[in-house]
Amino acid sequence: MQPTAPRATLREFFPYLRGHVRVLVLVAVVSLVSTGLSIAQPLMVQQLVNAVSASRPATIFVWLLVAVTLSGAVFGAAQSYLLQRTAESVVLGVRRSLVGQLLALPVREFDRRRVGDLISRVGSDTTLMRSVITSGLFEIVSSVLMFCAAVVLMVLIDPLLFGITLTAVLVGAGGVVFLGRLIRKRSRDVQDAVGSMTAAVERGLSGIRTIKASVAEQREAAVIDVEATRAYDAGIAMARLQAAVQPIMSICIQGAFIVVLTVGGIQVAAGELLLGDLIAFILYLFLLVMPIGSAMSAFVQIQSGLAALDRIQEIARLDPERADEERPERPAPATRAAHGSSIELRDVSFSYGDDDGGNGADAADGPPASADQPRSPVSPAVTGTSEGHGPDDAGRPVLDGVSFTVPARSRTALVGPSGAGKSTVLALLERFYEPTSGGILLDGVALPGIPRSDLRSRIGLVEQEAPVLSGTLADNLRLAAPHATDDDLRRVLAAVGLDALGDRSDDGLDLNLGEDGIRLSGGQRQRLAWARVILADRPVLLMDEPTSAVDSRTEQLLQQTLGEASRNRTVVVVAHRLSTVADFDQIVVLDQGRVAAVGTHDELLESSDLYRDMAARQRLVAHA
Ligand SMILES: Nc1ncnc2c1ncn2[C@@H]1O[C@H](COP(=O)(O)OP(=O)(O)OP(=O)(O)O)[C@@H](O)[C@H]1O
Repeated sequence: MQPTAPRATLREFFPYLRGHVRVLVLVAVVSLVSTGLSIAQPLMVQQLVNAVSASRPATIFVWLLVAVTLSGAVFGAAQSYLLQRTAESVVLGVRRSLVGQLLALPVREFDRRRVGDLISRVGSDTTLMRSVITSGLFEIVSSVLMFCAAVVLMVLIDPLLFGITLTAVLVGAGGVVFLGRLIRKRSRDVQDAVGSMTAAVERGLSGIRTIKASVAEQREAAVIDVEATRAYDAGIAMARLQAAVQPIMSICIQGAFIVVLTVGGIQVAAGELLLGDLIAFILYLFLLVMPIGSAMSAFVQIQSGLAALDRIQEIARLDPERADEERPERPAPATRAAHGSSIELRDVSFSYGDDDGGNGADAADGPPASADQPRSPVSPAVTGTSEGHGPDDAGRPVLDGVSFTVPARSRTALVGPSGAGKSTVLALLERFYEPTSGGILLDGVALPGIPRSDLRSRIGLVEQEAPVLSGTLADNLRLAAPHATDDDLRRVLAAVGLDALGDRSDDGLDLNLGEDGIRLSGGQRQRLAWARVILADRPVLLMDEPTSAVDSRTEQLLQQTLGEASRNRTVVVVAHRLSTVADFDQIVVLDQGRVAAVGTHDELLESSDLYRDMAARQRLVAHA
């Protein structure tokens, strides 16, 4: 379960309005004028009726009434448009910052959160925030203005009738405020349920082929249905509360109307009150009731908006990947980087179970190690990790004291059984996660001393799943090399045997690869990932089973491309097929998170039982 976020208050909403102050002031002025015009209307009616009753000329009041009514409508429309526009700008700002924050979050956050729920926060929660401005804040402000003016004028016309009205209003308002707290809680439940449902739909649609192939459509629909029903139930609970708000107020107001009409009628009959004054009082009663109704619905909107703000701020409060740019240990050694970098892992241990160690925040914020804590062979200054952050006691660490060195411009392979921790080593090199102890150095500099963006722009990564972003071929290639020319793109496509793809249709490099690159074969996806890193021209290449999906002829072409690429680069390849890495400078054998052996293919055949066994299973050598 995710921790409950602190409840947002209206005050926390105001920073989002910064940058819109001028237009909001304009809206306030327009709103004041519009309220003033509404208040003037009953006065005109009062004068008109009293003039007609006393057989005095009344034409002027008719014209004034028409003018006041028309200009009230124009100002009302202007206020509504300006408000909507401001609200849209606020939502745009929130969406921008939320998306920026989401992309800056550490990878670990995505391991534990559901993408669908995050999408729902950017979509529906921000939309709810909009209603805080449009039907929330300003509705309340203009309602309060109108309310106050109506109160003053009603008191002036007849204090007794006003006393009756006030009693009814106070009783109704008390009931609604009591319900407000519940409404907020229910609204949060609704938004959480909608987030869960979006996550369930996202899961179903993103795995649609697997679901169809498993004939699991109905089961999946049932899973989504459970979430949809939960959202329905939460919505109904909310609707019940909202429905209760309306009758409470209307019973009180109707009661007030009846009593005012009865008492006022008696006063007019007794000659204690002019007919025009009673009509004006009743019109002001309308003016009092209208804003109360709007204020009540605004109150409900604000409660929903604040619940949405809670969910937005829950994300905004997360620590993004720490931007270490301000305090690099020393500048990135550009000349060495251009010709491949050396990599060193010193006694690296890591566990995915350690929830707090993933975003590098520990590097700076962790408590100082106490003297009696066990000391890592690598000092905290080098590792950037707080000591005492040992592996998860509950389980075996994924990496356990891993040490090896990759010399600059050399090729190193990581091999070993499935789950040995090979991909995890690459993830640590990219700083997607931080080691729980030990340290990694690039050209002798501990990774935390290198700004993340510098580090990542020195590394090209071919991921195991070779993800393809929806979009065009060119979009995908230019992801890490935005300034590459079309000729550059064609050159790398040829180098990985994908030139035919660019010629497949009239679209050429603008060929749409479909959602998630669905229009590509597994091997094409893998080659596209190769093309992307070759184009990016990074001094270090990390490749996770980069030829697992290609045929032997393409594999040969890719090996040749890698051979050329690795002349000036440092290459680390995770491989299952040992034949693809047999000529590498060194091979690191990982087993259950530990380094079992290091050496060349021939050396390992001599020295490592595990390696010899793997080679024998792949028929590279005869079984012992
Ligand atoms: N994001 C994650 N969260 C939690 N555990 C993970 C995560 N990624 C990997 N693991 C676990 O870490 C261990 C090592 O995984 P890793 O992917 O590094 O192994 P590998 O040697 O690359 O395996 P393979 O050869 O099958 O790709 C596995 O037990 C795996 O279940």
